[in-house]
Amino acid sequence: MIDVQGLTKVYGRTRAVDQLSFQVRPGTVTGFLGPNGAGKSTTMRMILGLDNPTSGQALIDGVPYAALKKPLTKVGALLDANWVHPNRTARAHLRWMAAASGIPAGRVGEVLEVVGLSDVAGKSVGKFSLGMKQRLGLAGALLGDPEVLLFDEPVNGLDPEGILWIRQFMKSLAAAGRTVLVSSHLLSEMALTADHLVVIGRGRLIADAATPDFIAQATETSVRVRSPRLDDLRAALTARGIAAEPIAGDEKTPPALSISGVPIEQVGDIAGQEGITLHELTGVTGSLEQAFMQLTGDSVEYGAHGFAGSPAAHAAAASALTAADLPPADPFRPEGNR
Ligand SMILES: Nc1ncnc2c1ncn2[C@@H]1O[C@H](COP(=O)(O)OP(=O)(O)OP(=O)(O)O)[C@@H](O)[C@H]1O
Repeated sequence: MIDVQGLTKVYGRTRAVDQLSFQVRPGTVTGFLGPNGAGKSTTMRMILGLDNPTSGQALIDGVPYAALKKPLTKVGALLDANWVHPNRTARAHLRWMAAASGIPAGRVGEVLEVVGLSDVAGKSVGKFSLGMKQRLGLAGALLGDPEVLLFDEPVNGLDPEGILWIRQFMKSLAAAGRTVLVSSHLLSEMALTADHLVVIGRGRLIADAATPDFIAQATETSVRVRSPRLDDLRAALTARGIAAEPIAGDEKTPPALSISGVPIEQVGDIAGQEGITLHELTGVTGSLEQAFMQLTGDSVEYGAHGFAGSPAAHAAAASALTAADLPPADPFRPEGNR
């Protein structure tokens, strides 16, 4: 378990991380989200003892990283896949890491196998694609068979196949009971990978919630329904005080109704009571992107919806995520491979 308590880092006039508190629990993938410059990397560096906090602390199973006796056997991390010496082979790189940490050399072959690099273990890393370098970084993180894993932008710059592989890899690590914290700009990817989200803006906590709860509470859910007797269904709903918005059809899509504020079961029950045949009954939830857009508005009272942190903190931090920062297609813009 990672326990971040009141963590703060000030660089000159910049408060990179500001009174940040959250926990990362075992058995889940926790997504660590925030726009460029939100403080994700700085937080991860402090968790890993690479930066000293100005105040507050980050503990791993109750102790700071610096106090861990054999850190690689407790915590593995991938911060930057490009730091490997290009003339070293993958195997030599991992052997060097293992030797430096008192890990048996036999473990190198095992982690190469896990990440699917056994066949290219003798190649210079300089000839590796970014995806292969990411896999090598993951192998390094796994060398000490640690319970806690931190990954900073592991899918940045990868092709869809590489992204899928990393997603499944993260999930398998969590399913094995490990604690996995992964940062990313890519909200749609995080929606598929992370069970839980810690969201920050300008170094402050914005939300700490299960991914479905975060999306459900920050976006409106609705029911979409199609029927050959759409007008009758709408009248039956209206008679029960339920508003149904017509959705116009076109050549490809038949017309439908959109109903907000009632459970999907209730819509089905009403249709059944009226003897109205349905051709579609679908629950529609918002996307993680929409949740972020909603987060920037005033309409949601985050403190009242169970997100962690005070409403004042949310309001202040939400101001970090302006509409300009968050275009709808991909709110967290990658800046290329770093
Ligand atoms: N060594 C440093 N010296 C001065 N300022 C720094 C330093 N490291 C980070 N910062 C600043 O702290 C803030 C947080 O940066 P950080 O890299 O942690 O954010 P991030 O969320 O990881 O962003 P990105 O997604 O772009 O990597 C930024 O304003 C950044 O410019």
